[in-house]
Amino acid sequence: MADKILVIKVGGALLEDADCLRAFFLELKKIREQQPVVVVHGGGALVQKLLTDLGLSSQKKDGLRITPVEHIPYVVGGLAGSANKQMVATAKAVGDQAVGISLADGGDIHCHVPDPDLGCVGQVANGHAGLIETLVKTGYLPLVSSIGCDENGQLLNVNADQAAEAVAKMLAGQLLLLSDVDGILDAEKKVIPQMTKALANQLIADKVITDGMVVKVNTALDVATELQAPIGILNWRYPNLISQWLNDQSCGTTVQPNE
Ligand SMILES: Nc1ncnc2c1ncn2[C@@H]1O[C@H](COP(=O)(O)OP(=O)(O)O)[C@@H](O)[C@H]1O
Ligand SMILES: CC(=O)N[C@@H](CCC(=O)OP(=O)(O)O)C(=O)O
Repeated sequence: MADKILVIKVGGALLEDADCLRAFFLELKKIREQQPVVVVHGGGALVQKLLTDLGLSSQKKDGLRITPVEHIPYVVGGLAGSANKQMVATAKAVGDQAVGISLADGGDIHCHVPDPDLGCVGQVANGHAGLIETLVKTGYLPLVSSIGCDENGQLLNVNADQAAEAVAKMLAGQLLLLSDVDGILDAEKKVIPQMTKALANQLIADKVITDGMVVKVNTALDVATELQAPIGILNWRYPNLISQWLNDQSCGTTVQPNE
C-alpha cells in the first residue's frame, strides 16, 4: 500500500459526462484498495451556466472568476451543492462511500481574500486538513469542493486548482490534476511530456499556455517544488491513465520540481 495520500483534482467539465464520471469513480474504487484518495473538484462550467441562466454576467481575471458578493449564493450552490452531491451520488452508484465536504467544513482550513478587486475570491491562508484525514482514516472517500470561508464567516470562491494545491501540501500527498485536455499542449497541440519552471514561463510568455492552464501549471510547479515530487496533468476522459501515471509517469504531462 502506497503511504502517501493521493490527491486528485478534477475539473468540473467531468460532471457534464455521466459515463466518464462513473468510469472515474469505478477507477478510484480500485485505486483505493492500494492507496488512500482525496478528490478536490471544480465546477467552473456549471457555475458559468448557472450565472448565465440567471442573467448574470461573470468575468475572469488571470484565470480566476471575479465573484461579487451577490453571486456567492449561486457559486456556493453550484460547487458545494449540485456539483459536490452529484459526485457523492455517482460514487455511491458504483458502490463506493464518499463524503462531500467543502474547504470550510470542519473549520480547520482558513481562507483569506488576496485581492479585493476579485470580490469574494478566496485563497487558502493556513490550517490543516484534520477533517479530511479523519475521513480517510475511517475509510471514506472525501470529495472536497473549493468553497472556503474567512474568519468572519464570509463564504469565498476558491479556484479548485489552488484548493487542491493547499490540500496536497497540508497532507504532504501525491497530486494529480485531471482536466479536459491530454496534458499541457505545445503550439502544435502536441502533449509536452515533461514540464519545468523555465519551459512553463517561456510558454506563458509566448501565450501558448493561457487561461485556466496558467493557474494549473503554476499550481503544479509550486506543489512539485514544495513536496519535491513530480505532479501529473492528465485527461479525466481516460481514468485508467491514473494508475499508468502512478506506475511509470508515461502519460500526460509530468511537472518537475525546481531543484
Ligand atoms: N497550452 C495549453 N495546453 C492545454 N490546455 C490549455 C493550454 N492553454 C490553455 N489551455 C486551456 O486550459 C484548459 C484547462 O484549464 P481549466 O479550464 O481551468 O480546466 P479544468 O476546469 O479542467 O481545471 C483547457 O481546456 C484549455 O482550453
Ligand atoms: C475563483 C475561481 O476561479 N473559482 C472557480 C471555482 C471552480 C473551478 O475552479 O472549477 P474548474 O476546476 O472546473 O475550473 C470558478 O468559479 O470557476
